[in-house]
Amino acid sequence: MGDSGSMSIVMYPWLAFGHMTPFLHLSNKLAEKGHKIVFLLPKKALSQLEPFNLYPNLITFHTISIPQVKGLPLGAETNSDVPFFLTHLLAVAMNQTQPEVDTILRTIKPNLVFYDSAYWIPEIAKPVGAKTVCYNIVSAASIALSLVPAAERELTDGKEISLEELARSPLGYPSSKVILLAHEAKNLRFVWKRHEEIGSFFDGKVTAMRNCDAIAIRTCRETEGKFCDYIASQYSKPVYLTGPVLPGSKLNQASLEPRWADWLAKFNPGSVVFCAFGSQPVVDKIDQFQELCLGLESTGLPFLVAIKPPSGVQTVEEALPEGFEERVKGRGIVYGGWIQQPLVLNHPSVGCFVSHCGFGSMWESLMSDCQVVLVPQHGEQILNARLMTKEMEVAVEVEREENGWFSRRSLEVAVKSVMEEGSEVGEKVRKNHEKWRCVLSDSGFADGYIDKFEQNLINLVKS
Ligand SMILES: O=c1ccn([C@@H]2O[C@H](COP(=O)(O)OP(=O)(O)O[C@H]3OC[C@@H](O)[C@H](O)[C@H]3O)[C@@H](O)[C@H]2O)c(=O)[nH]1
Ligand SMILES: [O-]c1cc(O)cc2[o+]c(-c3ccc(O)cc3)c(O[C@@H]3O[C@H](CO)[C@@H](O)[C@H](O)[C@H]3O)cc12
Repeated sequence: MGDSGSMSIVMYPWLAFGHMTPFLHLSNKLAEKGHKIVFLLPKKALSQLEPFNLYPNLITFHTISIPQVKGLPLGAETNSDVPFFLTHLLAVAMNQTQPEVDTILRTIKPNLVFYDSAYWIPEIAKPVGAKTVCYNIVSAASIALSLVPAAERELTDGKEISLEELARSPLGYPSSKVILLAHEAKNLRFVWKRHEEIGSFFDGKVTAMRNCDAIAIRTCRETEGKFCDYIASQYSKPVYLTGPVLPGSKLNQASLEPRWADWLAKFNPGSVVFCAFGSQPVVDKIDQFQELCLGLESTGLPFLVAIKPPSGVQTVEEALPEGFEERVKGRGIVYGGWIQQPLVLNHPSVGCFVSHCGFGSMWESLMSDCQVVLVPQHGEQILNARLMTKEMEVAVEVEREENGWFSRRSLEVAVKSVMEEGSEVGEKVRKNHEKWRCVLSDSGFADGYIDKFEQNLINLVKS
C-alpha cells in the first residue's frame, strides 16, 4: 500500500460489456477515494469504455491481446462478437491470456486483483503478494441457485441432466420464490455442460470463488441479504457488498441526445414506453422480435425501443413486421443502436420500462420512477425478474408459454396492467417501487456501501 494509504489494484473482468462496464463503475468509485487502477481489457472495448473513465489520472486502461481460438469468429474479442453457444471458446481465449496477465502482475505488483471468470488469477497473484477478489456483477440469487458447491450435479457421461434435476434448488437455498420453473430450467443447462477444452461454467466459477481471498457482489443486504449469507456459508469466506454502484452524477450530467430528447418531448408526461434489452444480442429469433414490436404497437402507447437485431439479419429494419413502420409512424421507433438508457428512464415523458432484467438494468429501473415490465431472456435474468416480481413486488413479468414463447398479447396485457389508470396491479407495484426507490436513493445509501467496501479491502490487504 502507498504511504498515503492508497492501494494499487488490477481489474480483469469477463470479456463482455455487461461485465466490463460495472467493473469500471466500481473502479471509478475506488479512484474517487484515491486508489490507482490498471484495467485490463481487449483492444476493441477501449473506445466504448473510455468515456466512462471519470479518473483518467488514476484509472489506466491496458489492452490485452485476445488470441484467435479455432471455432471463434475471426477477430472475436468480446461476447458481443460471439454467439451464445460459442461462449466457452471465448473463455478458452481468455485463459490463453494468462502469460500476458502474469507479466503485467509481476511488473505492477498490485495490492489487489479483481476478476470474475479468470479463475487462475489467484495462482499468479499470490506469488507477487496480491490479494484477490472475485467480484460478481450478477445477482446474489443467481449465484446462490447454481454456482455454489451444494449445486454440484452428478453428471453421467453422455447423459443430459433432466429438467427436474436442473430446476432443483441446492440444499439450504434461502428462497421458494426466486426459482426457475421446470420448463424454464433448460436455460441453466449451459451451467453444468462440459466442454472438452475447459470443463463446465460451474467448475470455472466455483474454482474462481473457492480460490479468491474474498468474494464481492454488486448488491445490497436490503434486497439480497439472505442470498449473500448463503453464499458466504457455502464458501466459508467473507462476502463483501459494493451496493448498486451506479455511474456517478458526473456521468449522468451528460445530456440525452437531442434527437431522443426532442422526440420524447412531444408526448405527455409518463406516457411513453421505453424498451431496451442490454448490451448483448438477446432476442435471438426473428418471430419473437416481431412479437415484441407488435405487442408494443397494440398497447396504443408511444414507444421507443433500443435493441440489437435478431439472428440472421444485419439491421433491425430488416426484421420489422410487415407494414409496421407505416402503422406506428409518429408514435413508435425501433432503433438498433445505443441509447443512453439511464437518461431515457429519467425523462419526464417516459412512464414504463420494458426490460430484459439484466442486473445493471434492474438497478437502473429501481432508481427510476417508471413502471417496470420484465421480459427476461436467460436463466440469470429470469431469477432477477423473480426477485423483482415475487420478493420485492415492484414489477410485472410477461407471461410465456411452456415452450418459452411470449405472444404480442401477453406483452400488451403486461404493459397495460401497469399503465392503465385504476389498475390494482399497477398501483401495487408503483407503491412498492416507490418505497424501494426511497431506500436505495437515500443520500448516503450507496456511499455507505462503498465506504464499508473500501474498509474491507484495506483490512484484507493488511491481513
Ligand atoms: O441501448 C442501450 C442498452 C444498454 N444500455 C446500458 O447497458 C447496461 C446493460 O447492462 P445489463 O446488466 O442490464 O445487461 P447486459 O445484458 O448488457 O448484461 C449482461 O451482464 C449482466 C447480466 O445480468 C446480464 O444478464 C447479461 O446479459 C445498462 O447499464 C444500460 O443502461 C444503454 O445505456 N443503452
Ligand atoms: O444464466 C445464469 C444462471 C445462473 O443461475 C447464474 C449465472 O451466473 C452468471 C455469472 C456470470 C459471472 C459471474 O461472475 C457470476 C455469475 C451468468 O453469467 C452470464 O453467463 C453467460 C454465459 O457464459 C455470459 O454470456 C454472460 O455474459 C454472463 O453474464 C449467468 C448465469
